[in-house]
Amino acid sequence: MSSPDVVVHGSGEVLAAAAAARLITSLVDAQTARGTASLVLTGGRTGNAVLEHVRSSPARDAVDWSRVDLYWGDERFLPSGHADRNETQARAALLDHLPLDPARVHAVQPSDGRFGDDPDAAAEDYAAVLPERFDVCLLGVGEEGHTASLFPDSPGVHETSRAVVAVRDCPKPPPTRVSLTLPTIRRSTQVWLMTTGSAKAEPVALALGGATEVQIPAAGARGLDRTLWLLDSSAAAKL
Ligand SMILES: O=C1O[C@H](COP(=O)(O)O)[C@@H](O)[C@H](O)[C@H]1O
Repeated sequence: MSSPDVVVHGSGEVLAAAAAARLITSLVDAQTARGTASLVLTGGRTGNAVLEHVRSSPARDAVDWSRVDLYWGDERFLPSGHADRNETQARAALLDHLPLDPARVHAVQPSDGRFGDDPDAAAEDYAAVLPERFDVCLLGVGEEGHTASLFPDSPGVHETSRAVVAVRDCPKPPPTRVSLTLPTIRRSTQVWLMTTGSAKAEPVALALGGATEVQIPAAGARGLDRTLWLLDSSAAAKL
């Protein structure tokens, strides 16, 4: 498991542009090595800004998008097409503008989907489609230190056997979600934690300052080869 490297950018806008360039390069590298690439997407403002920058970059055509497998680190358990679903936001920011293979877009079932309003069944179904290893896992960081939908000292952050969990009573709305667990996130070659703004300075400093993953779940998100914290100067202010 890798130790964290920290990259601080001058603004959120620069971070999003630089992370988009880094992401395109990493997907091209994975496809050059193996023919395909697997990417875990995050929700949240910074994650969506990165996707918008990929969309507007001419270099995005260096990736063969028909051979990219897409997953989500977490999903808000809401009806299909709901504006707050991470899938809906990622589609608007980028996915609807790419020549993806629909069979390679692995979204969590919505609350009006095949399993109805049963997040445990949706989590179990999602676990069955996950690969052994992801090339890149994108994550955000919440103000209280959550990553994916793993919140401090919640049952999900203590989970060690299941790959995906249903999460209830989240402190941040919506209350019901589906999330990869930390052991699953750690099946990634690279994990990138991307966050911006002064409200994130405290959890970032705690995560990088030795907090446990139960206290600050983002502290437990590590990649096999690389763990990158991509921050703007406000989020890095307490390091
Ligand atoms: O609810 C969520 O929030 C986090 C962080 O989002 P941000 O807007 O504060 O950057 C995100 O990582 C997660 O995927 C999402 O479901």
